[in-house]
Amino acid sequence: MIEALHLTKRHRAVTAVDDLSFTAPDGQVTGFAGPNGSGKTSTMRMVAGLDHPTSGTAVIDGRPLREHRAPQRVVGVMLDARSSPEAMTARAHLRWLAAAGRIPGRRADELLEEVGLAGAASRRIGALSLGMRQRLGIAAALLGDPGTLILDEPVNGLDPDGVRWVRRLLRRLAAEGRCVLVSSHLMAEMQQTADRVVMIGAGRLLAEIDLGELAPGTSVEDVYVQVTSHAAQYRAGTMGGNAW
Ligand SMILES: Nc1ncnc2c1ncn2[C@@H]1O[C@H](COP(=O)(O)OP(=O)(O)OP(=O)(O)O)[C@@H](O)[C@H]1O
Repeated sequence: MIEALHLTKRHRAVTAVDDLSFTAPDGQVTGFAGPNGSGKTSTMRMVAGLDHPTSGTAVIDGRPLREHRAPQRVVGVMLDARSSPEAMTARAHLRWLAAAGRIPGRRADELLEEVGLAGAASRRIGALSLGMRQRLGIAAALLGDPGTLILDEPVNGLDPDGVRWVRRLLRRLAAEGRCVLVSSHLMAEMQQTADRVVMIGAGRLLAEIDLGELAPGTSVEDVYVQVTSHAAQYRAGTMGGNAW
């Protein structure tokens, strides 16, 4: 279970996350939504122990990640699938991560199979498509068989078959009792995959919604548009008749 408690992150003049508290329980897929620049990645980085909060804390299973003895077994993280080392092969990268976490190397091959990359295991990461890198990032997150997963936009770049696969995978991981926190801009995807959605805007909590309690006929997108309408920093202009 993830608990964010009054998390705040400032980057000089920018307050990326502002006194944000929420929970992501075990056994559920918690969607994490918000407009561009609303602080989703900054929050996920702090929960995953990759950034220090300016104030507040994030705990996983009751403790900050640094206090867990085997972090890879506690939480699996995929934040930016493009950040994997391009010169390594998919298999070498996963085996290297496994070795760092004292995880048997054969787990790397099992996961390449599971995410559909067995045929690309010997290819350089730099030669993989974005969707293939997403699959590799998901494999890396699953290496330690963690009880908590944090995935930033995991369906970005995936083909329809891949999107379905991620949807089923997230549901399965939650059914196994794991905590799954997943960000996406795709509200229809959230509607199908998540049990609950945490919505933020300008770094602040706007709503925590249990999808089972939505009024009939109300979509996640309806709620999202309603609660974020005053919180988006960026909104595309409508092209006027004189635009061209
Ligand atoms: N390292 C950094 N230095 C300065 N500003 C930062 C840094 N990281 C994030 N920010 C700023 O913090 C705010 C939140 O960014 P963040 O990436 O967390 O948002 P996001 O919700 O993940 O956005 P998106 O949906 O576009 O991916 C933005 O204004 C961003 O410019």
